[in-house]
Amino acid sequence: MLSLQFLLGAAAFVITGHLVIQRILFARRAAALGCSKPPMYKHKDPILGLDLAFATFRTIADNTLLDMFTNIFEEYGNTYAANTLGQTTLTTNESENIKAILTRIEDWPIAGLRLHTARALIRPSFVRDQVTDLKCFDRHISNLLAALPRDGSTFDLQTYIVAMTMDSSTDFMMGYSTNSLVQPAPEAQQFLRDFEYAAVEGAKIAILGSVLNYIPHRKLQAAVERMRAYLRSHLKTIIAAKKTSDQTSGDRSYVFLDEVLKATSDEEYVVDQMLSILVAGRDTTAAAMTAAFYFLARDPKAVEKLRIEIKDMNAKNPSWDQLKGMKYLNNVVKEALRLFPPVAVNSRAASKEVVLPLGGGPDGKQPILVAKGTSVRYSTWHMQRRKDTYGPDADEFRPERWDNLRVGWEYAPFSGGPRICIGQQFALTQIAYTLYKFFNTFKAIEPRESHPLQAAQALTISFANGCMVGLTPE
Ligand code: HEM
Repeated sequence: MLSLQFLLGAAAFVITGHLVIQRILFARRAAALGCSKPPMYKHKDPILGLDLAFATFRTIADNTLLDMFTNIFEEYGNTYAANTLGQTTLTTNESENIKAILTRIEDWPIAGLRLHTARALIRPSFVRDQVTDLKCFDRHISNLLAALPRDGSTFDLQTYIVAMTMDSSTDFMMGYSTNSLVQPAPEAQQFLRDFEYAAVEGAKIAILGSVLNYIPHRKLQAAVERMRAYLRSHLKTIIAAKKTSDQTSGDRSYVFLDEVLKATSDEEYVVDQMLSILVAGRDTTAAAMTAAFYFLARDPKAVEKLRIEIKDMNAKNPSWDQLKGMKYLNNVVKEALRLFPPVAVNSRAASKEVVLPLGGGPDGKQPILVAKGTSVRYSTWHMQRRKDTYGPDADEFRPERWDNLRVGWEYAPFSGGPRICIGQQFALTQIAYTLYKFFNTFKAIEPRESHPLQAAQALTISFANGCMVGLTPE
């Protein structure tokens, strides 16, 4: 009789032999395609890579995740491999790689907890007429301007912007606003708290990979269930109102939910779409707006130039066309999104063995062969701060650089390819409108803290120390 020890030994031998052969064959295929290996992160724990996993958790907690990536890129180059909980993952800031990933979506499909939704279903919501209609948004920017301290005292502008974008997103979506800037209801406040919590916990799953999907997370599940219940209750009210009247939106010209309900009456599906739109549109827009104020507060000359352009326009409520024609205003928004792309880091997994154009060999200029299932994390934040693209002042806020600069995939705050952000124009218009109305009301904004910029990582990034400012009204 064969002993158990022998059988285990034989099994281990066969598995190891199989893995070794797979590796040799993979290396041969890579060589035949002219591919080289990317540099491998030097782990203290080469088996599971727990050292880097813990460092990732630690740096998410102390808001230095992007600094950690900066240090690793400096040491290893623009693309590196690492062991993430036993699986090889790649991290890159090469625009060529990002372009390859985002354009070949059949090789790099979208999965997991991300900013995705039924694109065909919601596309009608972002047609030009809707994007250019600023009426709904104007209510909330007026609430913001009324709420901001005018006595020069120090306050956190980010908190106000985050509240405003939740109010405007819920209004746009359901025709019912959380109204947190004016009169927040307790269940709306709970919704806001749950939303923030879910974004941070969701980010850990997105960054560390699908392994965490299998570990039960009761607090997160409870938060998501409460959010769904909140949206469901409004959905029911709206559906009931729809039955008694054709007019669900009151004086409103457009409500996202009305469009979705035309396509489906499946309640849970509609709730999914509402949550996706909130996740995709709210924190991203808030982060981009806050970024513009953060950088402008540190650049009085840029504020002066912007105010001249605004005064020249001489409109109380500028139209979409007027906003589009304001060169400096658009440069400011572009530059803020370059230095502070709200979706700073993202990832995809290869659906099959596939070549990425850059990252292999000692100089990182050779293509690399990526095994099926490998996760590739890509950093828009680092790509958009590269000195070989943007020059030695790449880390500085300089809206004028966009007067002559022409870039392609090196600038992708809204992603690119077939799944490019569907809300891009909507967001850009809202940000431009907010800046316009703000600097038509306040003549100066002063920074009131001097911490170096720290980005807090959730599904999107935000300013870890807020955006502490003092304002001088007109
Ligand atoms: C400054 C603001 C915004 C930024 C920086 C931004 C950025 C992005 C990025 C990078 C993606 C791709 C994510 C991925 O591939 O994993 C994305 C997708 C998406 N965004 Fe935005 N977004 C913004 C505002 C909005 C707004 C306001 C909405 C809607 C109200 C929106 C709706 C969407 C949707 C639905 C997707 C998924 C598209 C698809 O998968 O086909 N976004 N956004």
